[in-house]
Amino acid sequence: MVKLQRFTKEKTLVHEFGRYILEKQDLALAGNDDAVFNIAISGGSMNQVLYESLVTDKNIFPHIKWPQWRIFFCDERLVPFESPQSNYGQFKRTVLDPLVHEDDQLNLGPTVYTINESLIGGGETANKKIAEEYDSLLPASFDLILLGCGDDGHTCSLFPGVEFNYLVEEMDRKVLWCYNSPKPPKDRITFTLTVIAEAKNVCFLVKGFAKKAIMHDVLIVKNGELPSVLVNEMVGTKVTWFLDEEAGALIPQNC
Ligand SMILES: O=C1O[C@H](COP(=O)(O)O)[C@@H](O)[C@H](O)[C@H]1O
Repeated sequence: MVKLQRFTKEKTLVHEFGRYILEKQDLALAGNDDAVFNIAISGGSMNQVLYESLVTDKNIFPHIKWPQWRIFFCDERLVPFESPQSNYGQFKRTVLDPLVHEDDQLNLGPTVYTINESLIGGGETANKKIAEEYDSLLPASFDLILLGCGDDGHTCSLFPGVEFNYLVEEMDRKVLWCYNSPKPPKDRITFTLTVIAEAKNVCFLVKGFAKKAIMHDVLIVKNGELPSVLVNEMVGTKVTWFLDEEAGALIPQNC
């Protein structure tokens, strides 16, 4: 059974999300200066919340041990980093760049694992190689994976529908090239469910009215054709959902 956390105030959601991440960091590092915190993040609306939770929240920021963080991306769009569609590019502009000078001091940042940008635009062989290379960089398991959920129920770049079964049915490889994303750009790489299954903690963050119908489908109907539901079914006991009031509008209060 998954844990559900719902918030009526944006500020509380942001703070509690930061506290949740901090708790997982502290568990992973256990006060050991040589340990690392392996975390994977998603793109889209996640970036702004990460910035507000981890960089501008004065009660969280001083406790984040950035140099010990190893950050990976749950999915990435196969575009140059400077493109607004790049998950890394967006994370860099929203979180990493401001982090460096936050609090009027020079802050050491995390180690961030990106795809091999030099291979972008190289066609099928290069796209497969990007996925294989990224796969080879992943740790044996993540301390925390932060997921989003699209209004169609996709998570990472695992989309619902038979044409995407090649992504959700993969059991061996950890990262795949998604060649037919229904949302642009069509070429992406994505974690497979195998990576999520091995993670120690998994957390979804979903906000906004546009998500209320899909949240009902995922959390109440539990439509097994949706990749986000597959995550809940596979590893429910280690999954926490953070929802704002709008996204949770159709979820009964007693859930
Ligand atoms: O395409 C993507 O969408 C999902 C959901 O994004 P959101 O902006 O609706 O929260 C995201 O988790 C994924 O990383 C991204 O590539």
